[in-house]
Amino acid sequence: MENSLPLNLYRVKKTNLIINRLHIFTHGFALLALIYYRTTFLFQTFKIGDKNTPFLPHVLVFFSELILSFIWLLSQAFQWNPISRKVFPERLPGNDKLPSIDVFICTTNPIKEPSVDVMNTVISAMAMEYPADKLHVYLSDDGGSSVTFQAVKEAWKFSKWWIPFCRKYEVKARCPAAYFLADESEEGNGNGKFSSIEFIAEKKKIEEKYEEFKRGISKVIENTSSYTSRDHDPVIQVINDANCGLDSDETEMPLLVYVAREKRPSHPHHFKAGALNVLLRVSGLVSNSPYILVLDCDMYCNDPTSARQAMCFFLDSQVSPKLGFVQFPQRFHNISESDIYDGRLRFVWPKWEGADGVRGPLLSGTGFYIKREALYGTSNIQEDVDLVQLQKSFGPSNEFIKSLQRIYKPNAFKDGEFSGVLLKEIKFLASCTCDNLTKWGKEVGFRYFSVVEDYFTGFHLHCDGWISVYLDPARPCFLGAGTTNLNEIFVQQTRWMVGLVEVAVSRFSPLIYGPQRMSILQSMCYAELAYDPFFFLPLYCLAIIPQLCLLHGISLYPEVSNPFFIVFSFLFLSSQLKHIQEVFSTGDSIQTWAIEQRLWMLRSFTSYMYGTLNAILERIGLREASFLPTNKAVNDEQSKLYRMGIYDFQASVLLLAPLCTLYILNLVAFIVGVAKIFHIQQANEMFIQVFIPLFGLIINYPLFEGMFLRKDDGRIAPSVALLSAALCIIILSFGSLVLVY
Ligand SMILES: O=c1ccn([C@@H]2O[C@H](COP(=O)(O)OP(=O)(O)O[C@H]3O[C@H](CO)[C@@H](O)[C@H](O)[C@H]3O)[C@@H](O)[C@H]2O)c(=O)[nH]1
Ligand SMILES: [Mn+2]
Repeated sequence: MENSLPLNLYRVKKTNLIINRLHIFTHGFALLALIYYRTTFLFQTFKIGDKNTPFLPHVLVFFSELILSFIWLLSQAFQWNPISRKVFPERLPGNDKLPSIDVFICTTNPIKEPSVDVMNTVISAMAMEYPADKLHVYLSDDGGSSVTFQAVKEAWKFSKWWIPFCRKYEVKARCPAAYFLADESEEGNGNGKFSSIEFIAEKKKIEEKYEEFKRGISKVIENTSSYTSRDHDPVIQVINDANCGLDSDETEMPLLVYVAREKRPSHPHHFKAGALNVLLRVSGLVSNSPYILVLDCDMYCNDPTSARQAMCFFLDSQVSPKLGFVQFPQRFHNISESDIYDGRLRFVWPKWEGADGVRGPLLSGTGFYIKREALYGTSNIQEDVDLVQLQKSFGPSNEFIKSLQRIYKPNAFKDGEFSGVLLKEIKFLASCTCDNLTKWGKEVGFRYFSVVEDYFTGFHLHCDGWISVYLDPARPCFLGAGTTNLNEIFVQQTRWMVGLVEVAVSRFSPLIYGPQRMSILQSMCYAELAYDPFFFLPLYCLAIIPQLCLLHGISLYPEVSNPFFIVFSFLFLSSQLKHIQEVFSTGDSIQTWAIEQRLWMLRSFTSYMYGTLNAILERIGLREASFLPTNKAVNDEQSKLYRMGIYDFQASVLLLAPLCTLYILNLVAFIVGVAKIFHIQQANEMFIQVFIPLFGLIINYPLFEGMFLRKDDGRIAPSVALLSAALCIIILSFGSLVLVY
């Protein structure tokens, strides 16, 4: 009877689907009308040879509208068929029937990624509610830092207290830092255990142990250099009682392995994808679990049942054969109420629900369970394939190749020790030459081609015919550290955009490479992200050209009395209302709408542009690929402003100058424009051109405050404002010359 009950269900989000499709048709129709208006207008001007209508600004504005329409069209694939899913872990078979899981956690820099937080992630993963003998946690230390190596031992010592405590009291929040911060009532499980005297005493004891653990880490940091090196041998170590100076006891603990792969300055290391591939190979010989959970070091397990939830798909025989990965959303624990930097990435996750309706969400770097087989691409390898062929794909290690077989029983690790021969093999698998001349990073494992290894690897898995599912339970399974500072957003977004443009302008462009291998809708989803960075082109045009033309009295839009005025107004309102509807449908307020509009513009003017430029420089060999990790260390001053909802403009000039320049330009245009409307009575033909800067000025009001009103440290430095004013004058004079003639 029980077997017939489904492990998971999905439901089409009907209301959203209807609203979305209505929007697609009406908005799409209005866009066609706009294109008709522009082409006939340009055609006529050209035919008559009208000397009074300057051609270039019209063409540029039309070009911007076309790019915006194109990206809009691509993004509709995410809107087509939104679905949501539910799982029933209580229907899973018994523990003895559950498959084993390897957890991969990546860290790279103990200064930017504070060890206490990284170890909290490690501990939360070890404490997951899953049979301990089926859970293996691997920590990749890309910095090869002795701080991390020592800290992970402290983490082991503390987990010996923490894990039994969590099991005994069915603690929900298994990340200790989060547990001790949370209000106890949140932790109540209704069975009275939480009020017992015994519990209170034990909790106190554990809290002391946690403080001891933190002191231990501080000591490590004091006494050890946090130097990270790009030139060192591989270090692989199982962390256990013996090497942590503890007496062994009966506590059932998951396996914990520390891995610092070999690094040499002469060898490219391919950043996180390289690190994950080393973990894939090393774990292949050590535990070889069929399923893998990947976590960034800044993202801890918030719900200990995530593995069981994921198994509701992997153990469902209807979904499973083609299922490559189960993706959970990235949610964050450090976002303030007002979320002024849009660090939550709210707008991303509804897209994933939409992608789920067209064969699956995109891989998002962290918080996903993936099939080892999907990463190896071995599902279509024949049993009798010859060794040479396999070595070409997977490298020369015979032991590793043996591990590809389903029946392989890993034997590298026995009785708490690596066997000598195999340790040598494992070190080879973690060496920087191991994947030379193989298909690692190309057709096997996480792909190297782009710094958004998650996006690009997921794309290939989908191209290979795997599907994925998106699960967004009420209690977030994972919680991360979101970016809460302008500079960090700039660094992070620029990196993402570099990665996306690398793909967009390559032979892997989802629009060319995709449709032969996946559905059109799915290719459109990938393409939308890949081409998103190009938003910077239309946005720059629309923040400069209508304004310059306004100053020169050149009208670029239909006058208010023209029927096509309605088309333009409709397009503006329809896109804003759709955005507002989306914001409301995730339970957010109109303020979120304004912030998302603002940050979208801000990102487009900066990260999208720099990202695109950097990617192009990389393509032509003038720049080397890089992966600058975000800084997760908290700065008290900055976080104070952030909590108060005040922008902190202590940021790079590269970031601020374009924003301030455009702001001043729009301010000038708006003031002059209004004066013109009143004095020369141009309201009819200039209405839209006055409205555009007005909208920009209102949405980006914090820039005005930052430049002209604020006196605190977080304001925009006067030197930056001056520089921007100078740039604005250059644009005004130079632009006028070009545009008018
Ligand atoms: O050479 C490197 C660089 C980074 N990392 C790790 O990669 C993870 C992600 O780095 P982070 O600085 O936190 O970047 P984010 O922008 O927050 O990460 C997002 O974007 C990345 C792609 O750019 C994805 O890999 C991540 O999963 C996704 O969460 C962290 O655990 C790092 O320690 C490495 O292991 N090796
Ligand atoms: Mn991160």
